[in-house]
Amino acid sequence: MPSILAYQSSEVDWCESNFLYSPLVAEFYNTFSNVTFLIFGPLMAFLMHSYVQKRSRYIYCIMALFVCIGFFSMYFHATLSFLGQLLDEVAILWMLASSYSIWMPRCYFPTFLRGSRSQFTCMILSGTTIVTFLSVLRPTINAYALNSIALHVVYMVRLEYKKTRSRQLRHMIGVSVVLWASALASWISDRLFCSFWQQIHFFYLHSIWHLLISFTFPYGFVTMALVDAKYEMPSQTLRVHYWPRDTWPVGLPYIEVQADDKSC
Ligand SMILES: CCCCCCCC/C=C\CCCCCCCC(=O)N[C@@H](CO)[C@H](O)/C=C/CCCCCCCCCCCCC
Ligand SMILES: [Ca+2]
Ligand SMILES: [Zn+2]
Repeated sequence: MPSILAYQSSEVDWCESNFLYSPLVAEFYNTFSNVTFLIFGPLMAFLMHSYVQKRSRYIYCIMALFVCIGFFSMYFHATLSFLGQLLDEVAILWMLASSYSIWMPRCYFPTFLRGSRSQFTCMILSGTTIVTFLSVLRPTINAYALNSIALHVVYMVRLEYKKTRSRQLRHMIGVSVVLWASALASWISDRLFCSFWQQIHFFYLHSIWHLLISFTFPYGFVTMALVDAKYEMPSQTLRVHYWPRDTWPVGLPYIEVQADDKSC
């Protein structure tokens, strides 16, 4: 039985040809396209400082897990090892679990929890611990299961889109969903139509997924922060800005909590 650390011990092999540029790196573009994860995680932690201070410092865990995903995904594509695949998938699972625990609006909690966020968090974290152990049983279905969690997030933000009249929130939801849908289309296309892409020598769809899904992160993050703030921080005014400049045609969104001018 091959070691779980061995090169190509994973059952999954992406469309990009292996070992084209180096005997150490199995999929070159798929490995290095993860660099945006390593940049956006710390950058968002810096930009969202005022929001995190007001809401919860646990939000830094989401950013830290996002950076872990970047490292594990690089390791996975460089080696195509079973361990790399599991680390990548388990980090995604825990990042989604932390996001659910912190941001899921109480109105979507199961009724028996009666709106208790601490009980909801216990339920999500115990479920995630069990699923983490189960994930070794059928590793090939893990990625599909993770993508179906995204469908639930999209369903929930669609309900919030219908409820809100805020143009700022509607714009964020629109951009996040378009980015996520384009990312998912690239992921599925790389998985299902690889023989076609190989015929035309275009092996980059999974790298494009990495880039698009890493840009979805700041937009999805700001979307969830705005949705959550409507319920949990109703007295605060949140403003969306773009890094590096609000006036540039493209940029990364972030939130600034406006200072309370109220003094006695
Ligand atoms: C109430 C919860 C709100 C959660 C919002 C969180 C927004 C998170 C945005 C992005 C997460 C990025 C995770 C990307 C992982 C990339 C690593 C990777 O490529 N792994 C592959 C192997 O290399 C693996 O096959 C991929 C598996 C599927 C990953 C599924 C990710 C789900 C992303 C959920 C995005 C929801 C966006 C909703 C927008 C409104
Ligand atoms: Ca490959
Ligand atoms: Zn990948």
